[in-house]
Amino acid sequence: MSESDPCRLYLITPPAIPDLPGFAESLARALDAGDVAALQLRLKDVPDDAVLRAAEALIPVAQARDVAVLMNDRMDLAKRAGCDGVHLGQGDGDPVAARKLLGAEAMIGVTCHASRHLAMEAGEAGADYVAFGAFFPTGTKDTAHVAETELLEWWSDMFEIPCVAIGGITAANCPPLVRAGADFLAVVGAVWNHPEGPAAGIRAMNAAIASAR
Ligand SMILES: Cc1ncc(COP(=O)(O)OP(=O)(O)O)c(N)n1
Ligand SMILES: Cc1nc(C(=O)O)sc1CCOP(=O)(O)O
Ligand SMILES: [Mg+2]
Repeated sequence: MSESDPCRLYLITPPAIPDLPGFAESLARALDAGDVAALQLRLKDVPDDAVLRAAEALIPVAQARDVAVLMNDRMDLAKRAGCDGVHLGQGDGDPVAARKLLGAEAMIGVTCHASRHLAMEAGEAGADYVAFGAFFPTGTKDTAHVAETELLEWWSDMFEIPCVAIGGITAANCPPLVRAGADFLAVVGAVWNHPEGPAAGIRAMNAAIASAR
């Protein structure tokens, strides 16, 4: 991920994957439908062995298509599963410890809500990207913070570390985020809940990103 690249899509899995083989197939079709920079494995309230089984099935699908795979929350599982990196929330551990565990090449992202302070702190701790949100209401997660597009403008004017926008992002509402300087748009519902299926969701998001530039 590099700051000078155009805005790209960052796909996050649904919080539960009841049919892993079916989901792996659906993921493959979605990734074949258009550009995706990274995939985050974000399974919630699931035992570690189920997360590792999901990683084992999904990492080859993503990596075969040059899509980096990040584990949500857990640097230890990122290491055990052979992920390309980890996404850390504010309660998920220290980016410095993640770097030590996962190595210099690992991609480490940090949730910064709508806080300039948290983002600067994450940058100083060696984060490869900072994530701001939620930009819009979302049914995927209960969110306690609201981020504004000015935050993306400020961050991208001030710093070279890429920034990710997250929270309720769709093809319809994403153009201002792209124009404000988001390097990545992280989405769950816009893809997995798209009425015509995930591949159509990827196509719609990429078309909206391209037309916003
Ligand atoms: C790219 C990206 N940004 C933010 C989050 C949210 O992380 P966190 O605050 O730890 O919340 P959970 O995802 O763990 O519910 C994210 N996962 N990815
Ligand atoms: C996982 C997550 N984190 C958020 C934050 O604001 O930090 S919002 C969010 C949910 C993203 O899903 P959707 O694209 O369906 O809104
Ligand atoms: Mg987390």
